[in-house]
Amino acid sequence: MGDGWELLTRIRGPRDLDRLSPEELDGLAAEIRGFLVDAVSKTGGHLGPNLGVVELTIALHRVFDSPKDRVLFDTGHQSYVHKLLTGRQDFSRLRARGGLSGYPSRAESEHDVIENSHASTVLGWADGLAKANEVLGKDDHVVAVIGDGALTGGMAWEALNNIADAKDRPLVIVVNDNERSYAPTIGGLANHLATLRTTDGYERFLARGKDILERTPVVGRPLYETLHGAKKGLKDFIAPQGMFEDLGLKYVGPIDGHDIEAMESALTRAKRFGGPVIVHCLTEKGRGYQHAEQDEADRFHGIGPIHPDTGLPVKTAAASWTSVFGDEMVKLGREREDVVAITAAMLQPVGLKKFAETFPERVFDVGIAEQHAATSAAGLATGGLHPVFAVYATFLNRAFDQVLMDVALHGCGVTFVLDRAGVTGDDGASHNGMWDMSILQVVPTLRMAAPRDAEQLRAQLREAVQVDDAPTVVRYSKGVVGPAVPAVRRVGGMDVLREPGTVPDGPPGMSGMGGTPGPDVLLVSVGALAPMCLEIAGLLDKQGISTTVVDPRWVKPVDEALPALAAEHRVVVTVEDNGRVGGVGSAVAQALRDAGVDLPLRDFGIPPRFLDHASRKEVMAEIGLTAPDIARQVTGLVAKLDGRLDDEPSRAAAPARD
Ligand SMILES: Cc1ncc(C[n+]2csc(CCOP(=O)(O)OP(=O)(O)O)c2C)c(N)n1
Ligand SMILES: CC(=O)[C@@H](O)[C@H](O)COP(=O)(O)O
Ligand SMILES: [Mg+2]
Repeated sequence: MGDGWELLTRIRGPRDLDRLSPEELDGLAAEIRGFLVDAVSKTGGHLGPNLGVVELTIALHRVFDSPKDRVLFDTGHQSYVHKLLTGRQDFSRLRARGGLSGYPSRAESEHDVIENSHASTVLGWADGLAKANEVLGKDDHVVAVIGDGALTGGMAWEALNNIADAKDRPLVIVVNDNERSYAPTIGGLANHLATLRTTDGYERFLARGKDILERTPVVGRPLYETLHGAKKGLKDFIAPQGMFEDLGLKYVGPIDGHDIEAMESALTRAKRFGGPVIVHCLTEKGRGYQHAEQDEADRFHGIGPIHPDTGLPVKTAAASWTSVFGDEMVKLGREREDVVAITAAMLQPVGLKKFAETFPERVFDVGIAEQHAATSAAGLATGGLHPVFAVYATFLNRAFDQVLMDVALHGCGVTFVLDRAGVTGDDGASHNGMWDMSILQVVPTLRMAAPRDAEQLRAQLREAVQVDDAPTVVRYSKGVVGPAVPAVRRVGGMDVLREPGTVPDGPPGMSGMGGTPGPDVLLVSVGALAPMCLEIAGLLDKQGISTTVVDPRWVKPVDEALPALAAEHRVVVTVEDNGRVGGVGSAVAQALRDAGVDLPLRDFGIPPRFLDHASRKEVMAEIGLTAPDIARQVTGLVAKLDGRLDDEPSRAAAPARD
């Protein structure tokens, strides 16, 4: 660890905090901020959220005794300070293979509990842990940190309903209120928190009143106890009735989340309360780093590597799938007045900023509420509009039932645009978009497209919004959009990208292997993997194996022309950036069976495993989704068919976790 972090290097675990004086604690907070800017500007990561929880996390670990007490974080992107205070201070490979995860990780530390980076789950975890403590008679504490954004998620309110019902079950909820998700948090809850924020006089009044009365002889203490006992009435008088107290939850706050002493005092009171209690703390996302503080978009919520002195990105981003979608949405919006857009608190990350600036009345930010987004889209469609819900693929998982039972069952024309589909890599297991083309396979009437390049994204988005009686899905990868991949010809709704080459020293169309007429392999290339599939075909050519590469464009339903095209070949291979289980390969195999086309088929995709964080390229290599790996497998298969090999080569080695 570099020098300059004299206090931080003394902290090897939470209990080392107990020995620091108030002045040293403030010094530690300053060192942590400097460390975060220095480290995260090199690696990229969630700089803004973590700059906002420095004092909060120090106070948490001074008041509670982790890991005996469970300190839980919602979403977990704001757990860097927690890691620094629990023995993990090498951030040189943050979010990189073999380095620290960007989220809590049980493999890293006994202080970490929730690895799932999907928002709004922490209160469910906390309720379960608190119930377990009660059943087992343990007096350990459970403290859950949830952001104001995550608090807009439905799961949080399902948990609060249960938590509020157990008046004697200790549980501390810290609401980290920085008034933002990425952008300012929306909705009635945000407005209510704002109301509470502006009544901080109550806490100051109480603190000052307690101080005066405790110094008043004889009558002072009893009077304070009476006033404190009448606190509810007092609070009503000073602060509007909080919905948390309406729910039956004790509310403490609002507290300055950057004042360690005030936070410790509030957390200590909450810890002693003996029932569910909310500590509402006010923080600033990006605090202490001016470029983050001045970032209107999202306070440096999630950044790539930057120049620390300017805050400017080290690399300028090339055209992304997201930007292609965003630009096309604006054009669509001009042509179709019925097209409206929905985001779940991620307007800019999903590319809807320009649409929102152009059509402010036709975009709806529902907060971190993907289930509500899907069902409200069914309402919008039924009301005569065509909603486009743009969301990261992994986050649609939680809205599966709404897609099935609200949108599809009612024949609603809703288009789901899934960004970050496929392996994303550095955000870890819960962020890979590897389940959408499996879970959505079972939704009757739903049509799903996977564009291979920018032109196909524009085309397939337009085809999708033409469908007004069923859900449509368009899914694409994270990051820079790939090169244009032209079609050679159209078969049904599919694009042939490459005709089988004439195999060296064999007659045209004759396979070099086994000498049977017709090309050897039909390679079904799904979405953005088209360049890799063309590379595979080139490698197979060198093995004397002739290959047709076809892009189905719409992967659900399987194109009616595919079985007949397959029947011209000896082997079918599918390649997708989605889970193998129940993916496109499975659907193609089923379509061939249904059409009576009995051919060997090998499906290549993501194995049903949780993939540890690493770069996308590293993860794809680990799971064997590379051109050389697949070409080797297919060569072995064809050789086996020709009797030149007893068995096919084994698939790639299993990555970290099953
Ligand atoms: C289900 C789900 N939807 C969207 C996201 C993307 N996301 C990550 S952090 C974040 C904002 C969280 O805001 P808040 O809870 O207030 O935490 P803060 O970043 O302000 O500390 C969002 C929308 C997610 N992680 N999970
Ligand atoms: C924590 C979270 O869910 C998001 O902030 C996530 O990190 C998004 O990552 P990208 O937008 O960089 O894909
Ligand atoms: Mg927030």
